[in-house]
Amino acid sequence: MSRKASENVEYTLRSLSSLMGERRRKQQEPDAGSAAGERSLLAAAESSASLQSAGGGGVGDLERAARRQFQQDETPAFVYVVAVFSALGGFLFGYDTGVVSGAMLLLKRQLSLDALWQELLVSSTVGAAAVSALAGGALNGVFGRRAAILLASALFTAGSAVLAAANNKETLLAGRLVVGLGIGIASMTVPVYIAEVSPPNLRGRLVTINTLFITGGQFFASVVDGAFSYLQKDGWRYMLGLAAIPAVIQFFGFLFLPESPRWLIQKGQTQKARRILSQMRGNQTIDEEYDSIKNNIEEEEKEVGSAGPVICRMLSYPPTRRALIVGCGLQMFQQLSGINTIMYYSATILQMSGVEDDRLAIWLASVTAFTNFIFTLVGVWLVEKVGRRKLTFGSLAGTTVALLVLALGFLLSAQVSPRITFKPVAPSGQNGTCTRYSYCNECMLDPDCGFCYRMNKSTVIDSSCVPVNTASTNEAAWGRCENETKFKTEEVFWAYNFCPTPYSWTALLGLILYLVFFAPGMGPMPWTVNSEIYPLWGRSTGNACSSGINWIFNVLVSLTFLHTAEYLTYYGAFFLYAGFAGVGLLFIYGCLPETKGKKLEEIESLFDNRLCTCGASDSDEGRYIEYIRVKGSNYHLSDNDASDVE
Ligand SMILES: O[C@H]1[C@H](O)[C@@H](O)[C@H](O)[C@@H](O)[C@H]1O
Repeated sequence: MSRKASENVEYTLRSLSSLMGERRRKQQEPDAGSAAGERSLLAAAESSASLQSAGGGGVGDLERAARRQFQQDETPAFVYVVAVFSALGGFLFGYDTGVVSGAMLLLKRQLSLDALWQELLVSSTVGAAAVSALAGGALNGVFGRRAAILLASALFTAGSAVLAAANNKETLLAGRLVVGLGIGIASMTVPVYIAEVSPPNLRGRLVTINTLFITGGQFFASVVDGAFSYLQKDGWRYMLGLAAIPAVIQFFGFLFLPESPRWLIQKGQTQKARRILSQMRGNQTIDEEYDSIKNNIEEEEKEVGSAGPVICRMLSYPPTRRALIVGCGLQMFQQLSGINTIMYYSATILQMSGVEDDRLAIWLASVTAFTNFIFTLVGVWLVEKVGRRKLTFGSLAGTTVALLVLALGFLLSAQVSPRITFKPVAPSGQNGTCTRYSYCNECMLDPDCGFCYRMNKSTVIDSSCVPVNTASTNEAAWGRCENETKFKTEEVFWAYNFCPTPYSWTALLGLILYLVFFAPGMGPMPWTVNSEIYPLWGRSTGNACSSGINWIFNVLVSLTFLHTAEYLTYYGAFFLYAGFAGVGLLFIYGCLPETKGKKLEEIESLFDNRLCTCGASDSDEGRYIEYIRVKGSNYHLSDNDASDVE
């Protein structure tokens, strides 16, 4: 093809993309009809016709070629570097929330922690994360994304150092609070930052990488917990202190990484923003993206104004109010479907499935964390293929089924729960409540008691319910199961938190199904979608609110699980989560729009209509649209791009 001819084709491809973009814009703004729009329509129509008459293969071929060309535009490695460095914040989020369960096993012995202090050390971090996620909105808006990430990594480093060096429970609490503040800021800033620097066709994938790092951090934490559990004295110092390494790497990395160009434009630092944007886009022209961000900010300011607190403006402007409902709803349903109960209690679920050894259960819990991680990777792969909406819906549908399987597994186990046949008399001065229970499942639900039994072939015999040893849940406080080392010779078995049952495999099946379905969609999509759905002026505040909701529900669900199980039993608790997940399905079906492939600046219009119309199919789904600018309507003196049409 001659140079002239190839230029012609290129021009036509751009025009065709413009035609598609214009058609869609027209659908959204029926009476817009600006001069610029008319001109580009004419250009597109003429050149499309000329290409067809020159023997082109029709609009379908052109569309495919346009898409190929768009995809060939190289994304510079720099964007990936920036995404990975930011996602270290996700890794630390996962590591610090995951590592504490293993550390607590050692800590409670070394520092003789009672239940209240154990609960304080675990939930203080999540509580602090909720507070700092909410406050992170203002921080992000005023000082920028980069400063917020730097602050989060400094907090992670300081908190980990305090934890590693702690000599009493009060210092430990202070360290856990500082780490929690870091987690909250990182959890709301990192997805926003990655979304703002990514090109639209990769945005979903790159933001989802952050959740991959969260689950990667949780997996790594479970391995570290397993490895250091053998170091009875001070093993917890390594577990808690190791987080300082990635935190320091992130801090120094971010000293050299740039601010989000979108935030810079908002703050009027346009030259710097252009420079960073072109660094991020490599061989692609940035004028159009730059203009669309800038115009968007100006239009929004005219439409919404800039007076009053952002949250009030967001709530009183219908599109952002709807986006906020969708974003917060997604985060709430993520936690209400019980992911963290599954993560924290996976060892118990595995024990129910017949794994009796404590250490083995800890290692198997890292298999659970690994499954969560690997299937999040499937999500990274699927997000740009099937889109956010289908992925989230499919994932939650599967999660609901898995929760029902889990609930049925626990129900069947409860129905065949072994009867207590032997009631030993408590030694004087010892707690006698446990010996009053008649069935294993009543005994199992009382955190102070455990089930001691013998086996005759596959039948449970000589079973009793006795108090657990407060220093080690591996043995009873008194009686036949008092000494772990004598279990074999005395032919007794000890079950804490579970009952021996022939239906335990259903719980294992439920657990695997749960992670396989939850991890690719419901795990990452609430974070990904939230990073996309708010306009620039409300992005930090929107993400602060939705992340805050995530943390609040995280703490509510995980703190109440044991009580819920006590009142409703295990199967009741899982039926309850399945119910929440079912309501979540209706919510996603009715309210979650598809944001795949759209520019951040285009997404707001998806919330122009009432919420329940979001699910309506979008004709542009799966297409990449590139707009052209028409000189004369929004031409800037600084612009000098050969792609302009005059
Ligand atoms: O997206 C993440 C992920 O799914 C984690 O595994 C979970 O522990 C977090 O709570 C959640 O926000």
